[in-house]
Amino acid sequence: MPLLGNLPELARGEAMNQVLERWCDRFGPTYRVRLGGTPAVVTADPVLVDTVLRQRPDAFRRPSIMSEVIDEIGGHGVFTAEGAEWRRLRKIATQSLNSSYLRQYFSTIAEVTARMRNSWVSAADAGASVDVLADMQRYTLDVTTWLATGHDLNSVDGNDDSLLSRLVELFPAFARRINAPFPYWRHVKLPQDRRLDATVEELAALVRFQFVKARERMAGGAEPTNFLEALVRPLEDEPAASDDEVLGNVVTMLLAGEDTTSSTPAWAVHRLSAHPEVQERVAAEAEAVLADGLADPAAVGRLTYARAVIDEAMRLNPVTPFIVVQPNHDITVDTAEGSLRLKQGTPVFTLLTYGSRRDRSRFADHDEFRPERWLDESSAPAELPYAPFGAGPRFCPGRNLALLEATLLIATLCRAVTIRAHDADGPVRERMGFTAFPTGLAVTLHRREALG
Ligand code: HEM
Repeated sequence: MPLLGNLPELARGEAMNQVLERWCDRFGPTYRVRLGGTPAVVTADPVLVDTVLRQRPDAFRRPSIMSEVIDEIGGHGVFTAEGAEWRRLRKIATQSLNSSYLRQYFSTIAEVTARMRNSWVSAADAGASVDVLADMQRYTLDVTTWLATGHDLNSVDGNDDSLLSRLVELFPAFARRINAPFPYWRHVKLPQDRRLDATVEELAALVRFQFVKARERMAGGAEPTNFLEALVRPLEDEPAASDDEVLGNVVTMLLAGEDTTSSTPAWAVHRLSAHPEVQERVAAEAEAVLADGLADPAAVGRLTYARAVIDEAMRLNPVTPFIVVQPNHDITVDTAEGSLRLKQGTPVFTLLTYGSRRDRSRFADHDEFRPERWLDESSAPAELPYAPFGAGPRFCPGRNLALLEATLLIATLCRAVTIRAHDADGPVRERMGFTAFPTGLAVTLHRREALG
């Protein structure tokens, strides 16, 4: 394994995941890097990725700096908890996202999806180009805030809500802190840090306000219609979550469910804009499945081609291309070629989807956007090396919700409009903040049908 002194190369502006993957091409699936003074390991080896992710929470944990930054802003919850506390919070979070709750949440998703469709039809009529990522952020912000707290921001319709404009800034600010060379904000607050603190305070006040209403509704025996209510209602064999646990988990859901879910359909729109034939097939399927309106999540289950489009977009542009973990103690772990010794605290960058794009022996046409590959089980990528939602006991509990939102949204939009790339601002590029997202992604739209 070559030893690289690499921070300068990582700081050159190329998305970090692209640099790490390029080094995999050059040095093999596992190599060491130096991030400032810290030695780290990067791996795309499916055996090693699987081993470290599965040995959580006992042998590996999330990086302590990431947990500290999130906890500091009041987001201590299932994403940052470890050990016995994580086991308890994970049960509560998984329950609040299970399929029976998803059915309860569906009317919120359907309503925001219809708003987005109307907004794109209006843009088509006006002949205006649209900023895809900004629109997808408004969409997921509305869905996630509504589902997490019961409050409808309605940013898709452009409601003037000061919290809204600042929530979008939360994620870049947060990524800046995680990637900062040292925690300067604990000593000096820059204007961006003061804005972050103010946004977080406003968000916490909203959650606390909604919390009181949720508790009242649940005390009256109603069925939960959002995470907050689901979290307020205790599990049968568990004591009720404390107020702090509920608040922290709601903020966690907002953080974990917003940026990731907006970038995914944005990348799908980018791919669709270059493939009119795929748009036609998505639209035809949507017409057949959604003709009677948006019945329930089971109807979304029949949108198999639209779902394949999302899977293929995620394969080519995963929004969480890697996650980082660190061993709780010195440990020797299995790799495809033998074993690897890791010292306590060594950051291990696990590349979650590298193999599904670079493994030319298994994916001959790996660079092509071909949703059909997901409809044929024999050619669909296996779980690893393709794990865009993570793996092991801490894999993403929001996976089904995210796929439901993205699939329904793409099908609904393709049914209403055709999409063409509008590359007046130059090529679309990938950047890495909290997640990997597209920049410069604009499209023009043409109305496909009169709305029923
Ligand atoms: C396309 C959208 C999404 C992607 C790609 C994604 C990806 C991920 C990944 C890679 C992880 C880390 C898994 C691991 O450590 O093994 C994760 C964790 C998590 N995600 Fe998602 N996610 C998405 C949407 C969502 C949504 C919509 C929610 C909930 C509203 C959510 C809630 C969470 C939570 C709570 C965790 C922490 C789980 C734990 O530590 O036990 N995610 N997600």
